[in-house]
Amino acid sequence: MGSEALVHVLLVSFPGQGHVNPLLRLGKRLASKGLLVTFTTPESIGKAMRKASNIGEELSPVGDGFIRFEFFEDGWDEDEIRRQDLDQYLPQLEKVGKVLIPEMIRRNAEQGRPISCLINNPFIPWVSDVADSLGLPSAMLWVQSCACFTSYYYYYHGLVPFPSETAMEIDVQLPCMPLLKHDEVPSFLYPTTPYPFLRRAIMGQYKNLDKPFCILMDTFQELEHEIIEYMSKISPIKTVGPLFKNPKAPNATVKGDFMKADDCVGWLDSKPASSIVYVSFGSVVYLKQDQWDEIAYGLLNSGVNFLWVMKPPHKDSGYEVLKMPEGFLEKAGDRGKVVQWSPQEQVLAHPSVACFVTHCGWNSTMEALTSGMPVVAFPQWGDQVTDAKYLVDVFKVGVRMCRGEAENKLITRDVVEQCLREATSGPKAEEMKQNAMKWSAAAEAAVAEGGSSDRNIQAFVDEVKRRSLEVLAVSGKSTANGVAELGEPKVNGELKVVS
Ligand SMILES: O=c1ccn([C@@H]2O[C@H](COP(=O)(O)OP(=O)(O)O)[C@@H](O)[C@H]2O)c(=O)[nH]1
Ligand SMILES: O=C(O[C@@H]1O[C@H](CO)[C@@H](O)[C@H](O)[C@H]1O)c1ccc(O)c(O)c1
Repeated sequence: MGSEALVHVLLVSFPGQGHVNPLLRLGKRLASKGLLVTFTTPESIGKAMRKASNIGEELSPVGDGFIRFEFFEDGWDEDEIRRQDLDQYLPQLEKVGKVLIPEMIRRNAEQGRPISCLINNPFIPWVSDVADSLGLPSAMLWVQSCACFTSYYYYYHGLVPFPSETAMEIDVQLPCMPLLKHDEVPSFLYPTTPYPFLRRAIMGQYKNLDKPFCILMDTFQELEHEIIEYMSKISPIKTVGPLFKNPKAPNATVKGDFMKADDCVGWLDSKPASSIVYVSFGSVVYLKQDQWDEIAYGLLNSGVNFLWVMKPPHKDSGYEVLKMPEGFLEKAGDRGKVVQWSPQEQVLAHPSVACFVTHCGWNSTMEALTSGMPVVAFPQWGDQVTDAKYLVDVFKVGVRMCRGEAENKLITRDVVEQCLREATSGPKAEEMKQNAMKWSAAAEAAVAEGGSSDRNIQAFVDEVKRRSLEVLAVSGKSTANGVAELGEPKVNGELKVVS
């Protein structure tokens, strides 16, 4: 491959799987359109990513551009247990990141790779402050639905009443959205949420919302049409999803998994079409043992084949390691397979898989919709309860199995069995599959060349390139952003790369 002049963007991610995946996917999309992308997150996660995935020091070609990784130390020892407590870890990341990210930017300029734009995801809103202080443009990738973005926006600005200590059970009506029952509002906004630090982190992003020149969203216009149109008049949002599809570089192998996926595709291949229920609750949700047991018996009693992800808890999480009920694996025999981590994109695209029992994280939601996969919704907290509402009542691709952690209700094996039957056979299952296939086609069209998300990505890339020239004009005259001072006397944002 020859050499190319590239504009360079720095992507800074919160160290969670559900945040790294969409930001890295965005990175690959930007690279495929001819940018040089550097992806960064704390080294504690970098280490896991290097071990699990094929990422290294070198520049990886993606479409017309390149992606590379640089990680930063979070200032704590390798085995520091406070990383599991976001109330402590988020402020630590901010303290360290505000020093180390500017250093990284300076170092890149010194090495002839001046950075023209910073992009972050939620929970680390201070990245926009770093960009501002260096005179660099920034953008934010919102990694949830536009409906959730709107809910937080209305909460932050106090535009409508939300559940409060004195009125816990009020429903919330937002423009262009269905009425959200009190327990369908993103649960970090409940007055009783056990995760107030995540509400604070998200509110920090809204406080900083005037800083990014663009808010990219991993959704697509056709999926949340009315609310996207409405919010576009208020905020500079651009829908670019589903990010996990990259038609310009479909074979890009760069991945950000924190755990190596177990091999299960051969097993899926061995099963009849539409015969398997895939069960996964994502990377963070950890159920209680009694609930796990009920799901296990529900799966057995329903007679379906199943692939179940049983991710081990982090050693410092304080969670007890879940066990399968006595004799469960023997009874399931070859009908069931249990893995620690799955190659989810491949699983959802597999013809043997009939439906997905999911916690409704937004990545899983987008992946299911795009793969034409009906779901059984088992939301727990945060955006998941709102996503479940949309999957079931708006997108009409799902059966609801529970209403969320706040309900504090054990879902019995009979309910599990009934939901599985409903989602895998009969008229409702057929209708959901048809709807899912419709969303899949719309998602593919959105990311295809000339589709709504593709046009938005292209417009964003063009804008980053335009702004990189502005950065040059300013930094050529002054040293205010700390880059020009150290950078090479050449076109800011351009780099010769040979691979
Ligand atoms: O066994 C698994 C479970 C999850 N995932 C991926 O991990 C991400 C989980 O993100 P999501 O928003 O669904 O949930 P979170 O883990 O953030 O709660 C998604 O991209 C999944 O495809 C995976 O690759 N293998
Ligand atoms: O929020 C956390 O992870 C997930 O993020 C997804 C994208 O925002 C979301 O759709 C999903 O529902 C969330 O589970 C998260 C929370 C707490 C924590 O310690 C994390 O490491 C991640």
